[in-house]
Parts: sequence; structure tokens; C-alpha cells
Amino acid sequence: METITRDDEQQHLMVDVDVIEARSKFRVRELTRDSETGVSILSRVCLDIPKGLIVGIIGPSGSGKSTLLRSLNRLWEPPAGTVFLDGRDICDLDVLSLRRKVGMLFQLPVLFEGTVADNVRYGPHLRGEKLTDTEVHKLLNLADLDSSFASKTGGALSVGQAQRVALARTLANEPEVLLLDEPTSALDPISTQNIEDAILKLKKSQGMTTIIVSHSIKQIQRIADLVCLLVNGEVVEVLKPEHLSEANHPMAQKFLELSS
Ligand SMILES: Nc1ncnc2c1ncn2[C@@H]1O[C@H](COP(=O)(O)OP(=O)(O)OP(=O)(O)O)[C@@H](O)[C@H]1O
Repeated sequence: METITRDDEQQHLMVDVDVIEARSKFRVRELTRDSETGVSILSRVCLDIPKGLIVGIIGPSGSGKSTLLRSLNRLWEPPAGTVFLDGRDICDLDVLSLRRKVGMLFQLPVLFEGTVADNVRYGPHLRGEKLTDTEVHKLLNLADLDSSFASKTGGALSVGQAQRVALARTLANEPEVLLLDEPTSALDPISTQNIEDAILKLKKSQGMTTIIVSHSIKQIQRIADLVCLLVNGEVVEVLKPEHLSEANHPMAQKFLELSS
């Protein structure tokens, strides 16, 4: 930046781009392998996840989508100096506080024993905090569930409802980022819509940064601001979902054909 001359408009444009990049919630640089096992699945992945946006990750089976997602909260341990959250190397962060900031939902929800309210209170309870009934209801509402669910047990819920309880439980940790690994692949269309509504509401009301792995291009087109296409562990495209048809990589066209 020191080299910029005031009169050079082009250079000023470059500064703006730098500033936007500096506001990325996540930056991934040259990520290839799990530093614990040494296994290389990704191919020098570089990616910026802008704050407050929903980013969809798509790609063929086995391309490394879950691995990339898991590297963001150290379920897959990235080498130092490859993944940054708000400019800080995530390897320098305490792993539990990282996972509190970066919440994750999986394909199938697993609820703990007890009521829905017990589940939602779980994270705060571990930190010695007790959520009031009103706070529990608010979290359920954020996950698109009404407060009558608080007293139900896991066995009385559909998979879609259980997934929303898992979302409310994650939100109780006040995450700044949500990682969603195919969160609706086991759900019917109505439950899928409920989860998508909840994700969109969270973006609008809380500016939540969300990264979602999905096999459904249509889902990505409905909710994502950006889509990242992964092929053989390599990020081959990052673009707006509405521009997928203009993508150069043949896999992008194949995905579009298969989804139409
Ligand atoms: N711990 C591991 N050790 C070795 N190989 C692994 C490990 N985890 C995943 N892999 C391999 O890495 C590749 C990418 O896996 P990953 O689950 O990230 O892909 P994916 O794109 O999410 O696939 P899918 O869409 O089928 O869920 C696969 O070939 C998988 O078998």
C-alpha cells in the first residue's frame, strides 16, 4: 500500500479490493493437508469468506467439501498459517472458544437426552450460565420453532424439527459463523424450507456468516450470496450463484445440467 500514488486511480481501486479482502471473516491460504495426520485432500486451497454472507460449497462427491468445512473449526487440523478467522491464525486460538465462535451443524441432528430446552441450555450451562425460559424461546424462534417445543423431548420430534433444535442449541453459543454440512439432505421439502428460512433470517437479523455444503444447486441458488466449486480438492470457481452458467469449469455446467 505504501507504493500507491494519489493520482493513480487504478491503484486506488486495488486498495479498495485490499480493504474488502481484509474484511473477510475467514481467509484460507495454501491449505492442503491435515497437520496431525499429514493427509493431503485439498489442493492448495485459497478462499476468502466475506463477513455476513452465505457461501455455498458445491462439488462432486469426494471433492473435499466436508474436509474444507471441517478445517474451519479444526475438526480437520489445518497447518499453522493457513486458516485465519478475523485475521488471526485459528491454530493460535483455543479450540473450544474457536468452536463456540464457529458453530457447526451436520447432516443428521443428534440431540442429547432431556427436553428441547435442556438441549438449548447445554452450551451456556457448560460455561456456568443459565438461560431463562424467555432466552430459550427466543433461540427457538431464531431457529424457526415456536416456544411450545421447549418442553418436548427429542423422541417426539421429526428429523426436521430436531435439526432446528440442533440449530437453536448451536445459536445458544452465540456463534459468529455457522458451518452447515448438508443440513437438509435428510429432510423433506417443507423442513428444508424451514431451515433455509432460518438461515436467511439469521443473516438478516444478526449478520451471520454462513458456509453451507450442499448437493443441491437449487438450494445454493435460493440462499447463497457466493458459490465455491470444489473439484478434486481444488477451488475452481468462486462466483455469484446467478453467474454459474457463465463459469468456465466444465463441472459447473454439468452441475447445472443435472439440477435443471
Ligand atoms: N481422515 C481421512 N483420511 C484419509 N482420507 C480421507 C479422510 N477424510 C476424508 N478422506 C477422503 O478425502 C476425500 C474428500 O472427502 P470429503 O468427505 O471432504 O469429500 P466431500 O466432497 O464432502 O464428499 P461427499 O459429497 O461424498 O460428502 C475423499 O476421497 C475421502 O475418502
